[in-house]
Amino acid sequence: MDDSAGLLWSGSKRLSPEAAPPSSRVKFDPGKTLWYTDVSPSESKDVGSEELLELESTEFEMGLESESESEVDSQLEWEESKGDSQLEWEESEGDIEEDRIKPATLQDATLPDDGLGLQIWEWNPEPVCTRQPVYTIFACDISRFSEYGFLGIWLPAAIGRVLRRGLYQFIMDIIVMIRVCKMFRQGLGGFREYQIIEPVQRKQPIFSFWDGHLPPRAIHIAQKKPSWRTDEEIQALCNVLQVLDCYRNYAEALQLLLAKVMRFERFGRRRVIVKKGQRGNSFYFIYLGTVAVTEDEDGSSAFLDPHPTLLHKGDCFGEMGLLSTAVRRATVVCMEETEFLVVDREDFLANKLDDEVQKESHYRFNFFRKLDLFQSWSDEKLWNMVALGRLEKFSHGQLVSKDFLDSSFITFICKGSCEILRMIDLGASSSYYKWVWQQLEQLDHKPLGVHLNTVMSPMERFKEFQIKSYPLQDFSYLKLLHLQKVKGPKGTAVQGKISTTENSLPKLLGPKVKSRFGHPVKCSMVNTKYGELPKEAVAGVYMKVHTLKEGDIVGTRQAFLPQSQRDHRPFILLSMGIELIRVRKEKFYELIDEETKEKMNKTDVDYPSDEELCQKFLKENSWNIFRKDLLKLLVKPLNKQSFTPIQTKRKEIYNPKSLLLDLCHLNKKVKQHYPVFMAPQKHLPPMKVVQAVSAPRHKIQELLPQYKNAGVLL
Ligand SMILES: Nc1ncnc2c1ncn2[C@@H]1O[C@@H]2COP(=O)(O)O[C@H]2[C@H]1O
Repeated sequence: MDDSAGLLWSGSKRLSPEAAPPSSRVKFDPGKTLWYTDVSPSESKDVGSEELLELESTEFEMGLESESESEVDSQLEWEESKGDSQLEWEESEGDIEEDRIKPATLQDATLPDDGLGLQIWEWNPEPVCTRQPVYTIFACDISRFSEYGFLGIWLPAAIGRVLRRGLYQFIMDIIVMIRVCKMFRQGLGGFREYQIIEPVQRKQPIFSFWDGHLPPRAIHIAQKKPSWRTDEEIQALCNVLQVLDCYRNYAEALQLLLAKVMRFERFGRRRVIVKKGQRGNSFYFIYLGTVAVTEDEDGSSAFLDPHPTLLHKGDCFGEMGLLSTAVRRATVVCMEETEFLVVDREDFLANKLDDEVQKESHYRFNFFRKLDLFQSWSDEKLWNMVALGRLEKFSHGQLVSKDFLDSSFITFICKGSCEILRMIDLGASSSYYKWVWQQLEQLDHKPLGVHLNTVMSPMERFKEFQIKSYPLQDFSYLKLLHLQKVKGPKGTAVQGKISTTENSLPKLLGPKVKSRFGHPVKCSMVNTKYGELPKEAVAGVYMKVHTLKEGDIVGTRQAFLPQSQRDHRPFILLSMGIELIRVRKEKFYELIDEETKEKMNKTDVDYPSDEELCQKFLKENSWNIFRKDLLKLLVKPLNKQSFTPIQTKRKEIYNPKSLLLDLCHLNKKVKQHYPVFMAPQKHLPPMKVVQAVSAPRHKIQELLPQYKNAGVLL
């Protein structure tokens, strides 16, 4: 609750309401260009390059415009008239008409009637013109599309297809599909601005423009007296509210009953919605904004507490005060302008929502009962525990907490899994420092051309190829010895020198690096603990530290160790699709006994150090470089033109879209670009985040000239 926000993936540039007002068509004119990132960014030449796709004519229609005006039907048309692609986009399985033969060049994409997302169809020119869906692109929880930041891919009948069409074609199809998804997402200015909701009692998903507020028509319905609302209006309101998790969890019939009675309210910051100790009259769904739950009566502590208990869009509250004769257990105050859908006490009870609340409480109780930690607890004590927290759901890719050690909550994982990530500052690691200089020195020594004329055994050649091209740990000490000698007596930092002047080497992937023996480094340097590093090479990377599963507890780590012995590094909690219960630490510690404390101590795990994580990253990075180069050497490219993006020149050595840092282009004049990283500022400065680092290296073909033509198997 404290930190929920988008983490790694956020929508690209906003499309302002003026640019695309509701009921408008957003037209992408012929020749309009969309930027996107290459699917395989570490290919040698176009490493991380931004690629340009030209859409012949792409038109997206969005807005409220169906006859009922309550729903948004959207149609996406996508035409690609050039090339000989055999892919065809089609609406849905239900639409197959054997006599409808379209030219094989046409591609169109629409949302399928029968459910989730897009389907790509293959045009089958066989005598019987049947068509089969090739792949379905879907988002499991389509109403929260924006929070996924990705599109899932389902591959029905994939194996049979691989056998029939060949691995290459199969991979190409997947790449094409991913590219289309990226174009789709970026062309729309990011899905954050749109919602695709799967309505009740309607097959077709609704694709609508979204500005965050409850749509005016829905407000209009919710302001009417319940008896004046038509069935159509109730259905429409129900559809709009599918984006609220808390609402969608209810059975369909109950959703419709609620849509009949709920009313709309909007309150400003600091407005107290429910007051602790008072009799409750209403139950609230949050449509927009954030509220805080506090222990004090006037809610002022929410504005002072660094980690208040927050509830966001899709959450609900106020159920406890409506149960039997109970009073409000906490105060709820608006942290910003907030929109609510309110259900009054009589309707709450008439619709048996109290049963739903009881069911949820029992679910929490049963979960705690099963945990080994609470085996010795009495039922009464466990019920106290149940009352401290609520069940929350997080979708795949959603941020749960930016720093769970520092957070005020203990988190219990009820279902699903989540990952613990650590953002490491590569520049602060000695392994990375050594690695970067190793890479920049890669081409210092005897020119490769020497070897081209001498006869080498395959073994020698392979060793040479490894040393020259790939940063293997085994050889690193040699380089280090060499570096230390050159460092000089005062231990001054290595003065990297980079030169782009032509030399006798064969064509290389990056600039020809001469390091210390060449000209002074042209790029600026920064001082690190271990010496100087090119400023551009300093970056951060998210590393997975641990995966949490059902029954795991987070936030209790090292709780009983003295402050000085604790690991204070921030760790991030990222959902892979979870249900969890969060309980405030101080309340939890009030309840636990010695036996529970001991159990907690025993289950404590140590997380790897940043240095270990950095080494792991470098290992994986080296492997990825090697794997991609080798693949390029072995896989024969087909001369197929379909979906070949236009290459553009790289401008920067860091590509924030692919999160790739390309040291090959280090000393080229580049515009500084440092996207601000989201880690807590007290721990780390803003830095660019990378997923991979590419370094200067020889082309495999030049190291092994007899394999000059890609596709020749070793
Ligand atoms: N720990 C908590 N986490 C989230 N919400 C809470 C928590 N405690 C209470 N609430 C909500 O705050 C509401 C205050 O009014 P109620 O007691 O009616 O119902 C309460 C719950 O819906």
